[in-house]
Amino acid sequence: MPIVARHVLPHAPTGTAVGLFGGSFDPAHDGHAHVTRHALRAFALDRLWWLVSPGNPLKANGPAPMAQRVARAEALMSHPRVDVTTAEAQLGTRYTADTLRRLMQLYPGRRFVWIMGADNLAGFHHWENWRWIMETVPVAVIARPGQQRRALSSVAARAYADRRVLPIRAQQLASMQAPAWCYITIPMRDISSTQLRAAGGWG
Ligand SMILES: Nc1ncnc2c1ncn2[C@@H]1O[C@H](COP(=O)(O)OP(=O)(O)OP(=O)(O)O)[C@@H](O)[C@H]1O
Ligand SMILES: O=C(O)c1ccc[n+]([C@@H]2O[C@H](COP(=O)([O-])O)[C@@H](O)[C@H]2O)c1
Repeated sequence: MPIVARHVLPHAPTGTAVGLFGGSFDPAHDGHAHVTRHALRAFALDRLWWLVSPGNPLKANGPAPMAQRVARAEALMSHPRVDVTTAEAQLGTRYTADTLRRLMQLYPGRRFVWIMGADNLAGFHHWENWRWIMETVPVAVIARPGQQRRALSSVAARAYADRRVLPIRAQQLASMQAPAWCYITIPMRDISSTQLRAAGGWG
């Protein structure tokens, strides 16, 4: 499958704050774009990269082909500070901890922030090396309909309760020493890829 070079590894000058938003994007939808625009502002990010996953290690069914997901993501998300990337496919990583390790080697001096929706915080303790992730990069969590209670009472939220950063300090998150995580509530979009697939959203 040909993947154009600009998707491989985007540019980010030393010192910049880069949000990493991993996802299956199967397909990308307005909820992803909405979260992205808010995260850029709320966490004072210079850049935000969508990491289109080769396949979520916890999901039994593989997603649609990468090229198809990337094309949809690019059509949907057009913003001068956002890059849609196939970095994980290029690096040969699938677990987030491995991706972060490789990106930090390749991009020293950048301030990476892991971004995810509240549903992912709820199940975060099932991720490979999740404690290492928490202790390595600041984590930004965005509210998602129906997920607040699960997220804030999750194993990860409780384990790092003393490292929670209040939304009023969200703009400093990227410069903080991990572990540091921040949960922000934004006007929510009740939309998911599951709903879109069920409605024939790839048509
Ligand atoms: N509506 C939304 N509000 C907040 N976060 C979201 C929303 N949709 C997706 N996300 C977040 O975007 C990231 C990528 O999600 P993903 O590509 O799996 O989309 P999804 O809609 O959750 O897909 P699926 O329904 O197939 O699980 C995850 O961190 C997820 O929590
Ligand atoms: O590293 C893990 O163990 C792990 C387990 C589940 C999900 N993830 C990542 O979480 C991101 C969101 O996945 P998804 O399928 O909910 O869009 C995506 O980047 C996945 O690779 C990572």
